[in-house]
Amino acid sequence: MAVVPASLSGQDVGSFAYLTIKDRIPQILTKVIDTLHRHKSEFFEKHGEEGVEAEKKAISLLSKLRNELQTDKPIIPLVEKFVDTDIWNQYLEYQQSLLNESDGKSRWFYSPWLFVECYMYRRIHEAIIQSPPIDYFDVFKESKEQNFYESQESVIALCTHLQQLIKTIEDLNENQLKDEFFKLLQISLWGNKCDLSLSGGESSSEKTDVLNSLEDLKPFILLNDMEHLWSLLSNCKKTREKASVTSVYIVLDNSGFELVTDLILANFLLSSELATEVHFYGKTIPWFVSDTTIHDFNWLIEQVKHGNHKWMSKCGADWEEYVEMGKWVYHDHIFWTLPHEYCAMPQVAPDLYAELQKAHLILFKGDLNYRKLTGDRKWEFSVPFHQALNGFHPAPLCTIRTLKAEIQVGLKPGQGEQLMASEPCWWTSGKYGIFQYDGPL
Ligand SMILES: O=P(O)(O)OC[C@H]1O[C@](O)(CO)[C@@H](O)[C@@H]1O
Ligand SMILES: [Mn+2]
Repeated sequence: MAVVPASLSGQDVGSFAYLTIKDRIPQILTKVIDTLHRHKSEFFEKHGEEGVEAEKKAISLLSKLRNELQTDKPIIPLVEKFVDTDIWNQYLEYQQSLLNESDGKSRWFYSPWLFVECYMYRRIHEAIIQSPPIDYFDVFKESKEQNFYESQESVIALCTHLQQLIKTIEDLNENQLKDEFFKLLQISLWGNKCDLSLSGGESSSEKTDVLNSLEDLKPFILLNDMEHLWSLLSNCKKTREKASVTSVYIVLDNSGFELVTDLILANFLLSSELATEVHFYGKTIPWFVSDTTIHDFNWLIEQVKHGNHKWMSKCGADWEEYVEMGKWVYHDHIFWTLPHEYCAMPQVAPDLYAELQKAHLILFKGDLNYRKLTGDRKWEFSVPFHQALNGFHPAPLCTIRTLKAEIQVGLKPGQGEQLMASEPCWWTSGKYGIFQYDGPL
C-alpha cells in the first residue's frame, strides 16, 4: 500500500484543525442548543408536554457532548440504532487500533480532525433521533433558509442571467458557449464561500454582485482546470450518438446560495447540451451546518418557483420539471456522512463507487469534499492531485472548492511556500479557489 502522510489533527496546537475543535465546534454546539431552546413552544404546540420533554432530553445530550469535547474525553461509541451505527462503531474501533497512547482511547484533540469533526455532527444527529417525537427536527434548517433569503438579490440576478442566456443559446458559437460555461463554473466556485460551518453557524450569505465580480476574483483562482472540463464535455456532445447520454454528477455541498449556483450550472449543462442528465448527491442527515439534504433541495426549488420575480420563478418551474422528467436525479447515500476518506469507498460503499463509475464527469463541491478526496492529510503542496487521491479514480473528476482547511496539493513548486510567507491564512479564509481535475486529458 502506498505510504501516505499523517492526518491533520487538533494535536497541532495553533493549527486550523486545533482552533476548529477548540473554538468553532463548541460554538456550533452552543448554537444548536439555543435553536432547540427557541423552538420549545413550537414543540409544545405540536406534541404537548412530550415535545417539551424531548427538547430537554436533546439539550441534555448535546450539553454532555459539548462537555466531552471541551474536556477532551474519549470518543465513545454511538448507541442509538441507525442505518450507519455499526459502520461508525467499527470505524471508532479502527481509530483506536491506530493509537499507541497509554490508555489507547481516541480523544478529540488527538484523533484525526476529519474523524472527530464528522463524529460531532453524527452525535448531534444521535441526540435528535434519541429524542422522539422531535426526532425529525433539523437543527440547521433555519440558518440554511436564512442564507437563501438573504441572498435573494443575487439569486434573482443569476436566474435572470441564465434565462437571457438560454434565449439565445442556439446562436452562440463555440467560444461564446465556452465563455458562458466558464462564467457559471466560477459562480458555482464562489458560491462555496457561503458555507455556514466556517462562520460558526453565523450568517454567510451572498450580498455582492457575483456576476460582475468574476473578473476581479480571477486572480484568486489558484488552479484552473476549467479547459479540461470544456474539452471533455464538448467532446462528449460532438461524438454522442442520438439517444445516448452524457451524465454529469454533482456531489453537492451547501444549501442556500451555493445550491442555487449549482442548479444554475446544472440547468446550463442541459440547455447547452453539454450534458443530457445531471445527478446530484446530497446528505442523508443534517451535516456541517449548511450541507444539502433532500428536504433542502426540494424546499429550495419550491422557493425559487414561488419567487416574486418572473425569471426566478421560471427557473424554479424548469427545475421542478427536470426532476419530474428524470433529467435531474437526486440521490443520497449514507457514505457521504461517514468519516471515511474517499479512497475507502470501494470497500465501504462498493455500490456507490459502482454508481460513480457511470459518470462522464463528477464535480465535487466544497472544502469538505476536498478534505475527503485527499484524506485530510499533510501532503506537500506540490504532490500531484492524482497521487493524493490515493487510488480513488471512479471517473473523470473535478473539485470546485474555496480553500477552508490547511490542505492543498498540485501547486507549482514554491507556490504554496510563497503564499504561506505572504498570507498565512491563504488556505483557510475561503478567499482562494480551485478547479482541480483528475482524469484523462
Ligand atoms: O462547506 P464546505 O466548503 O465543505 O466547508 C466546510 C468547512 O468548514 C470547516 O469545517 C470549518 O469548520 C472547514 O474546515 C470545512 O472543511
Ligand atoms: Mn458544507
